[in-house]
Formats: sequence, structure tokens, C-alpha cells
Amino acid sequence: MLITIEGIDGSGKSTLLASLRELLADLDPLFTREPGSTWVGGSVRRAVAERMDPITEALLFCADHAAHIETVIRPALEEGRLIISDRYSDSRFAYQPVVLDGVIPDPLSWLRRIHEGWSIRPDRTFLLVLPIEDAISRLDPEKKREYFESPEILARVQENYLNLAAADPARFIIVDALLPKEEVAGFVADEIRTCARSSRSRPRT
Ligand SMILES: Nc1ncnc2c1ncn2[C@@H]1O[C@H](COP(=O)(O)OP(=O)(O)O)[C@@H](O)[C@H]1O
Ligand SMILES: Cc1cn([C@H]2C[C@H](O)[C@@H](COP(=O)(O)OP(=O)(O)O)O2)c(=O)[nH]c1=O
Repeated sequence: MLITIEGIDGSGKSTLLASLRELLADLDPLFTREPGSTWVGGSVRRAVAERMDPITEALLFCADHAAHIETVIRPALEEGRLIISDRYSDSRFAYQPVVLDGVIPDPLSWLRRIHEGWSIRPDRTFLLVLPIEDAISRLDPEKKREYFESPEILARVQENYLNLAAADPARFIIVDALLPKEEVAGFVADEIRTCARSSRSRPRT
């Protein structure tokens, strides 16, 4: 079963993942992430840091996703593992339309077409949502910021995320990221256990 965790920078994904490692240890999940589960992720980070052109950047994120699927996701699904990914294809569908706005027509459709035929759809996606000011205030002031981490861009990214969730309510679970860390983690862990139980009782389609 494939679970993905999504949300804007500073929404609490890394914190949640660290708690899930403890809370779900008995299920032996495979924790993974995008970008960066293979060496392709290094190229993506370099492209972002150097502000390469947006199409190159988007295609590198897609290449990272392809490598992630072939080397990590598909083999683990075939073994019947529970996989929990920190970011996945919805990060592309939420961030890249902002970056590609005005560069190509209808970036979201373009991105969806690129994923067609080979990407694997998550079974459940948890979307951490919080006011932009709170996310910005949580970002580490000592750490160099990616250009995505501006309030204007993050506001548009979160709006895109919410539209994706509204279009696919059976897959998305929206989580109030302002709740205390323990509550966020407890809620998500319980939901994952429920999904894992129901997926064991039905074959994968
Ligand atoms: N539920 C929460 N309540 C308050 N602070 C939080 C919560 N979740 C995370 N944080 C804090 O916010 C900051 C950013 O969290 P992090 O998990 O790194 O976010 P992300 O991985 O989504 O960028 C960290 O300092 C973390 O301790
Ligand atoms: C996976 C992915 C990430 N991103 C962005 C989100 C982040 O700002 C940045 C790096 O991701 P990440 O390292 O997960 O950042 P953080 O730990 O701060 O959440 O790349 C995209 O724009 N498109 C994508 O497809």
C-alpha cells in the first residue's frame, strides 16, 4: 500500500514522518521521499538551487519520480510492503504549475500527461494544511531558503493542493497542521492502520 504525505514547506511533514517511524514500527513501513531517493534527486536540487529554466526543473522532478518508482516503489509494492513517501506526484501537481505559469499553456494538464502510463497512484494522501504565515514562521531562519519558500508562492501552492484534494476526496485526507504534533501524528497513524487493514482484506487493483 502506498501512502503519501504532502503539504507546503514548513507544514510539518518531516516532524510527522519521524513520529510515524515510532508509532507504526510494528507494520515495518518503508519510508521514502521525493526528491532524492536516488542520485537523480541531487540533480533536481542542483537545478532548483541554480534556478534552471522551469521546464528543465519540472522534467528533472519527473525523472526523479520515475527513478523512485522503478527502484523503490514498484519493488516494495510487489513485496506487499507498506510504503510511506514524504512528497510524491502531488508535489509536482501543486508546485510546478506555479513555476510554469506563463511558460507553457495549462501546466497541470501537461504535468498529468507526463505522468500517464507509468506513474503509480497513491492509495491515500495526507495533506497537511495551515495558514501561510504559520508555515513561514516555522521555517528555520538559519537554513538557506529554496525560492519556493516565499509567502506568495506557498499560498498558490497550497491553493493548488486544496484543489487537487477537492477533485479526489476518496484519496485525500486533509489534516489540520496547527494541531499539536502528537495529535497530528496520532490521527495520521490511526488512519494508516485503518487503510492497511482494509487493503489486506481486498486485492490491489
Ligand atoms: N504540529 C506542529 N505544531 C507546531 N510546530 C510544528 C508542528 N509540526 C512541525 N512543527 C515545527 O515546524 C518546523 C517545520 O516542520 P518540518 O517538519 O520540518 O516541516 P516540513 O518538513 O513540512 O518542511 C519544525 O521546527 C517543527 O518542529
Ligand atoms: C517532489 C517535489 C518537490 N518540490 C519542491 C518542494 C520543496 O520546496 C522542494 C524540496 O523538497 P523537500 O526537500 O521535501 O523540502 P522540504 O523538506 O523543505 O519540504 O522541492 C517541487 O517543486 N516539485 C516536486 O515534484
